[in-house]
Amino acid sequence: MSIVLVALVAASILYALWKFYRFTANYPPGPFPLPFVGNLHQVDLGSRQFCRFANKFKGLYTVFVPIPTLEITDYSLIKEAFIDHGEDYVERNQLPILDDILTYCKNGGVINSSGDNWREQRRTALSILRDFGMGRNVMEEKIMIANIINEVLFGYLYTLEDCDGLVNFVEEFDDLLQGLASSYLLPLAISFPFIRRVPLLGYYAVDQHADKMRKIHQYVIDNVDRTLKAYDPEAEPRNFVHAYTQRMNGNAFLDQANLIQTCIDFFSAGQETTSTTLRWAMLFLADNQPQQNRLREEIHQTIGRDKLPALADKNNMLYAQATLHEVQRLANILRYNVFRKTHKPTEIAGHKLPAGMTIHADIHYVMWNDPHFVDPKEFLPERYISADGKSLRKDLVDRTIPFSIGRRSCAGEGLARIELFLALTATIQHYRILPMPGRKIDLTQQALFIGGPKDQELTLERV
Ligand code: HEM
Repeated sequence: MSIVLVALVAASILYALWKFYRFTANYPPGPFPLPFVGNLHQVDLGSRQFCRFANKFKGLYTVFVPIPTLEITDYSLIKEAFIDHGEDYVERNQLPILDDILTYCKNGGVINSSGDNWREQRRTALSILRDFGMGRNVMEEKIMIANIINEVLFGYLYTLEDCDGLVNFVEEFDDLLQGLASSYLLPLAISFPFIRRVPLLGYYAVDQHADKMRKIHQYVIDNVDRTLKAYDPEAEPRNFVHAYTQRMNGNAFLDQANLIQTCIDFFSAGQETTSTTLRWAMLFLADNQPQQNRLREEIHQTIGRDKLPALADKNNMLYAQATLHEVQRLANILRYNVFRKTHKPTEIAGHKLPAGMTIHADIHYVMWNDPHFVDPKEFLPERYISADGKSLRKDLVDRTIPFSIGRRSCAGEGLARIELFLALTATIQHYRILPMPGRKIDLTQQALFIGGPKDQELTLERV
């Protein structure tokens, strides 16, 4: 009897293993996965997630974390997927547990929605931003003030003395992202949802993050409510909330829940990203005086010493453009790209991919490892300037992809690029940035979701 039982158990285990490895064989090859945990034990969550195997499997491979995720580490393959076959990869992977933690409404807003609702929310948001003059002079004046997103969305600015709400938001959001990115329990709970119902384990895996996100949601909900109190349907809209509300008439996709989710998305995606990039810019330029001097010379020659930089100046400033590309490439702030999903069976580099596969296009890996960037850890804006000194090198600009690429790339790219250009040129126009006397600049990137520099002081000299 016991021999039969042992044989039965052994047969079941063998069958389960056979099924598991037959399942994994449906995906492009990658590091050998174990049942249940896949490759979770091999990846360094919270730091550099999936690119660990990039040297072994050139260009792309599957990591099971434990859900099968395609890691793409080569620019041409990211382009093949997101541009040449863009429509196949345009969806987000709406995993129920992550949705529970992150989203205010199901399939709402811009960042995490899919299908027709995503198309309509993104189209509406970009159209409102364009109406407010993104890329035109109106926006330039506003951008010179730090909390631009707050003003665009809700129509008011924080003052330096009274910005606790904003600072709390940013800190709490950072904390949440870091917690999500470094948790080993969360990916397990995503694949095995029963974990959420296990006392204590469920709290650490899922509910602690959901609690933090609810507080962040509340901040935005309060702001939307406050802004709506001043809404006048007859008046020209002066902020995003009013403009969106005006467009609700006759458009079934536009409702209160999507408005709040879109504000949450723009608020959370638009703060820390740009300011962290600017912090890096200051450090790179403090550490590289010849480059800083060359940038300042170009600013003084093109704009002068007194006039504020305007977006129209950018086209005449090759070195500033090169500097901005190099800052974004070397700062490389997003240690993870936002995940996508194949929404129908497709192919990449001759490998078949099933519908519903999670896709991670590793823009972070490309910007620090693509062989087109010689000495990739050096700050060399000159690398972007063509041999005749008259234009930018298209091959390098194309591979500099901090905003990702394709139809689902960053919806705030236009705004962020204006912010970065104006803030950087206005600062260097008037100040020389120097290390503190006797100290070296520390350019180590912190292993956080948004990879900022370590806090350090700099010297500013008026020029
Ligand atoms: C230096 C600054 C920024 C960087 C490096 C950055 C980077 C990114 C990246 C890599 C994505 C994912 C794209 C993809 O899935 O392929 C993204 C998405 C997004 N970003 Fe940004 N971003 C920045 C600033 C901003 C700003 C200022 C805003 C808003 C005002 C913003 C709003 C968004 C939104 C709404 C999405 C979701 C787009 C969609 O799913 O359709 N970002 N961003």
